Amino acid sequence: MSNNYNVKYCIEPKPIVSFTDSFDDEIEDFGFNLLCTSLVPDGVIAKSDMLLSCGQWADDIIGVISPECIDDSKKFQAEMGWATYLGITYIMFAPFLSEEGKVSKIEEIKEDEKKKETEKKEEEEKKKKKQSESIQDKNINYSRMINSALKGAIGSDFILPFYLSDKNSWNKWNEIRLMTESYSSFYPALILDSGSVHTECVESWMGENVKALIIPSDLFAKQSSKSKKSNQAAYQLPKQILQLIKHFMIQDIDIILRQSEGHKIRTDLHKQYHYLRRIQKNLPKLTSWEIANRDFEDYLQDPLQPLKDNLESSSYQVFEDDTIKYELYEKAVYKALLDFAKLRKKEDPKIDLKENPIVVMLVGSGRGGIVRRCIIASHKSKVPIRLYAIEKNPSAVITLRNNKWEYDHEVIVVDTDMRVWNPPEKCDIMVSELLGSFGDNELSPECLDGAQKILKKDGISIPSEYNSFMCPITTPKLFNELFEKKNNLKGLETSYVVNFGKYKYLSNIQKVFTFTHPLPKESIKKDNSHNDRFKSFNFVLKNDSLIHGFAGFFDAILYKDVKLSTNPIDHTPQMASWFPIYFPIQKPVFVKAGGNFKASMWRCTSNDLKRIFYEWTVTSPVILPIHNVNGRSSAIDL
Ligand SMILES: C[S@@+](CC[C@H](N)C(=O)[O-])C[C@H]1O[C@@H](n2cnc3c(N)ncnc32)[C@H](O)[C@@H]1O
Repeated sequence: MSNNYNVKYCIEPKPIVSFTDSFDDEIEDFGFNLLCTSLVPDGVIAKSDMLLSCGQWADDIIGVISPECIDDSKKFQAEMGWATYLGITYIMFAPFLSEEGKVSKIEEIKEDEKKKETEKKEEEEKKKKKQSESIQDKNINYSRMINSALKGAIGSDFILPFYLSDKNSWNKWNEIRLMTESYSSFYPALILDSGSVHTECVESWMGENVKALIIPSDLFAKQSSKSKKSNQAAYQLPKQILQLIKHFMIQDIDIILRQSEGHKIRTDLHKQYHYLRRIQKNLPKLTSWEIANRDFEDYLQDPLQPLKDNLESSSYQVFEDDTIKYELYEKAVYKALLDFAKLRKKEDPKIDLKENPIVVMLVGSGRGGIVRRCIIASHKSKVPIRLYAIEKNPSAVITLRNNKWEYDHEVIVVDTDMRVWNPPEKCDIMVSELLGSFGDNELSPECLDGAQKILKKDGISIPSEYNSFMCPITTPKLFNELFEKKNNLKGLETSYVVNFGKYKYLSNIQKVFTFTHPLPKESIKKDNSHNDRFKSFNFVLKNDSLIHGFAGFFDAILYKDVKLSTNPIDHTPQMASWFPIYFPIQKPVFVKAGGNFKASMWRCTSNDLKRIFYEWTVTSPVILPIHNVNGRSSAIDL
């Protein structure tokens, strides 16, 4: 399908007269991807497993467990047994019973009627409450059955649908997933049973790994023949619903078209299918960068450690593909060169800058992406420079030495660790790009503290400052992976670089740590303790949320107003060099809308001067253990 979104379309005919006919007509001939159907054992629908091949049962069918199972555990077990026997991959439970008996708001009643009315209402409410309690009991028993099924089956994906018209739908999902502690292979689906939505509830759903949207065919409004003439689609969906559908289409959701009473497959559902395909086709096209990065969506990567490890050629190529970063560095160096030229001329009006060029030292030059930009900045500003490229990766140094630099500018390549280098002269401008997804996490502070002795007294560092930021995030898919696949403490106490796919930032983004360069000589401590940091946060949650950790970002002031940022608030447009960082927490934390979520974060330098690590914790509404104590699970080597 167009624009690289991978939506699967599924039809749920009601009732199925002939299972095989439905399958042949809708999957084989019409082109639906999946058939959603009840699997009642001994019933008229699927009389034999030989109606389809094992591959078809596994790949093309969503098997629906019937609603009668909700308070009949024997029937539930029988249907589950049949689904397992068939080898069904997608098993959809019946939705919870809805609690009709909710207490409605008592309206003001005239004084003389008040007593009678109140008695009547009280009576009614008692009845409703009782009814509601019995439904709640049924639902909790049903949750137990679901839990047993989840724990017993291997290789299936389980889907539990919720009515979007129920404003507690997300909370119900949250309760059962916490109750079952089934973090993977168990997904919610949304039944779009109403044209209007509860905005807050929908907000809570936005970060979930929703497996399917179930659209009853009577949700579509049929257009009059007049509007048909004006080339409008034969069917339309309510605006809010369309927005929701588009949001989830981008996340490659399954769409289940459910046949409503009085609607025909050929005349109604097939047209609705085409309408939805058009909606998908008109979604914004992904850029080539977005397409490439889709492969990395929700993929947990260990942050690079360019100080400890020597990067490979492919990593440098990825850096260099992001021209935006290099343009910003060029701009920063250009502006700094103009300022230095002015300053040096002010100090000595007779100075010949060709004889006494501005000295630029690029520390950590990789294979030369920024070297090239420094030369261009010098040409554009017409300020002569003497340029040094310092790099400790021996392979990158080979490339640096052999590159034919633009304009045949000389580059003095030095193969060394910047922290121990004794330069033949000092520089005016020290340029570096040692920034990680959380700013300081590739040890820029330690490297630049060590290197700053190469700076003249009035010399500057590009960047001059960087700040990290973070906010709580819901990211069930990633948490599930860490919780179940790795299911160990180490996995949940490590930070990861991630292109978030199914997630939602849950509060305002707050500043964490700040580093500036160069530092006054006296503030640099031998034991590196000046690079320790601590920060506490109070995040206010916008919606009922389940928090799975923190998303981290950074910004950097390169020179004066030249800045780059990965903070979503002011992300540098088109800049692709850094994905956010993810700090998981050992247990998800539920916070109600408007509630406070308090957390703390430390950057710790070790006594043996060999590593840097982060520790983090949650202090409200629950207290979690301090994560990664003494860097036991993850650290960055110096
Ligand atoms: C993130 S890469 C940036 C490369 C290049 N400046 C660019 O933007 O294309 C950081 C580079 O700094 C080098 N590096 C890190 N720490 C260093 C150190 N202490 N001394 C010298 N080079 C270092 C790494 O080997 C790596 O090539």
